[in-house]
Amino acid sequence: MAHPSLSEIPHLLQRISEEARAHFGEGKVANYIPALANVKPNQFGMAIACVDGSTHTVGDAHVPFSLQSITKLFTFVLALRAEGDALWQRVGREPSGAAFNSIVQLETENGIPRNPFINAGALVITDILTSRYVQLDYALLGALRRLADDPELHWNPEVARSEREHADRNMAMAYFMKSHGNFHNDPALVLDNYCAQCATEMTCAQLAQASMFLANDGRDLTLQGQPDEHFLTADQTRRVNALLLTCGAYDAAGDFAYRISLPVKTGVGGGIVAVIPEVGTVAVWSPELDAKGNSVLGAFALERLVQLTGWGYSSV
Ligand SMILES: NC(=O)CC[C@H](N)C(=O)O
Repeated sequence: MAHPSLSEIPHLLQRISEEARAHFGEGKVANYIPALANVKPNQFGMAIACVDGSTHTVGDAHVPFSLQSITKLFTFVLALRAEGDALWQRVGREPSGAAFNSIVQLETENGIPRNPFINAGALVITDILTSRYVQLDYALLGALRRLADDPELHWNPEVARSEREHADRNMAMAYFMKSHGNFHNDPALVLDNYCAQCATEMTCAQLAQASMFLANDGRDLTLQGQPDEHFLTADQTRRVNALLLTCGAYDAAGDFAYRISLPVKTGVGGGIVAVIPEVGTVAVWSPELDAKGNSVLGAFALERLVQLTGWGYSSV
């Protein structure tokens, strides 16, 4: 299939948005974090940031939303930059096939989480970063502000507090891993950092921009030509994308690969970011979720995008 020219993208986005909006009402806004339950359900936004520097948007692409598990992608990248392969002593890289907040595998697998994108794995990553940075919140925000090119980027303290007050399950996982020696800091401190991290807000346009390095061999376009242009090496980038393809959508990762065939990261705020290597990044947001915690309209829109463009497995 011939891939679309850039001039066709606005029309494509418009078409996908109209089709997607017909699916409002098919999912449910996350409510296990009370502050997220207040988000208006019928919203849909999508942004495509291309490696040539252009960005195309439709609908609510400039409305900030809660990144939630999408932040696990960025904390993982920060930990990979800091620790390199030593990271793999503390977390695996296999799909879990279990819910994002499942605890069962930790028992049989000696407190080593399956991958960095389920809650247990992300908690270990935040533990690693907590050991390394006195103020993790600023290290992470600093990196995200750089990537999104927005010095105002922040997390929502009300959402962070709301999750922190309902964090018993994540806390249980942290203690369980500590009992196996795979958690080095006070779980309460790591949970503070984790809940703040998850409450980071971005718009689709910003998220597409901030993840652009994954489509561009690890290069941060905002720093093109400068010595620290590479946020990741090309080899690291390839590996991160492989993990996103196999583990980025929890226990729906296989279904996402079948439908969308792109590296993705999803979050219960209703966002999904997808990487089209060499082409660009796509961020889509719609708060209604399916039973596995992934955005119904978001998955639909990405599936339509790859059907209509041929981007995806065939283009990489
Ligand atoms: N899947 C998600 O987005 C989950 C993130 C959420 N903060 C949690 O830990 O439950």
